[in-house]
Amino acid sequence: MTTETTTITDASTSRLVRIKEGDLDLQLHYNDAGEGEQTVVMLHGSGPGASGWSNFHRNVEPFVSAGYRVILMDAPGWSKSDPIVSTGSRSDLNATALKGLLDVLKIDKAHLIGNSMGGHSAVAFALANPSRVGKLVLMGGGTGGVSSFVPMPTEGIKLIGALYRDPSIENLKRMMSVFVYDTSALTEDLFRLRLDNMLSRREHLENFVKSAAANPKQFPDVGHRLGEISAETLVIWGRDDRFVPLDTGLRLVAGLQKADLHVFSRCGHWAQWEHAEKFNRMVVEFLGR
Ligand SMILES: O=C(O)CCC(=O)/C=C/C=C(\O)C(=O)O
Repeated sequence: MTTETTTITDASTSRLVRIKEGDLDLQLHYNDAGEGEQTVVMLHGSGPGASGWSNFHRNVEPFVSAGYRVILMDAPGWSKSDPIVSTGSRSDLNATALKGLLDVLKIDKAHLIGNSMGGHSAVAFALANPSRVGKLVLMGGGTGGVSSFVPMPTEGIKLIGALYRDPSIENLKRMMSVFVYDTSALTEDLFRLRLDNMLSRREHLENFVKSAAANPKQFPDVGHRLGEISAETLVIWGRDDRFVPLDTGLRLVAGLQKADLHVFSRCGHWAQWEHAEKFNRMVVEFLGR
């Protein structure tokens, strides 16, 4: 008897789909792995060259092994999804795209894990479609708005802007060095892959700059509406997050109906990557409760 082992890769799980939802009529790219009855959707952040795979490649396999179907949606304007200029709330735009994707895939309900912009998108989706959300996991995002302690825009957000306007390897390294706590984990391979992703879709970079000029508040403050969300939520933050400060996480815990908070020390804006093993164990346990 032979045992077949399938390796989960970006290429082997890559899919394209056309969605028509609200004002959106566009092609989305997503990764689809595992065959579990319950689905976990992972939503990436807004950095140049980000994608579902770049944000969550250390998390897909453990969730599939735990029995979940895992969907990584590339937001409109990122990676292989269609380009777009966002003049309103990008959180709402991404939530509309996610609704379209879940409808096409005939997924009634999903757990949502959102990183940074992905956290904003997950909350926007939960506000618009409460019956379609299982549990929420929010890292480094969930609502826009000002910090009470850190000058805004934060140093990380300023570096994202600089990289969008001038997508050079120097600016990428500058942004990434603030992104994580332990910069020794950043390899030349990782920089190269990220730079290639960015430069392969220059229109995405130009559209992000146009969007920010048209509406600087791409991720509006929805703090006043958090109490509407009854989904059980795990908020996860890096103590050393220099992009979206920890007090945003505290506002989420104060506002959401049922939210717990875990703070990783020695951790920047990418908790699911910097502390992948502990993150995976903790979130799988939370979803399975
Ligand atoms: O401006 C905000 O509130 C969100 C910023 C954000 O989404 C940054 C995310 C960056 C990444 O996840 C990335 O570049 O991979």
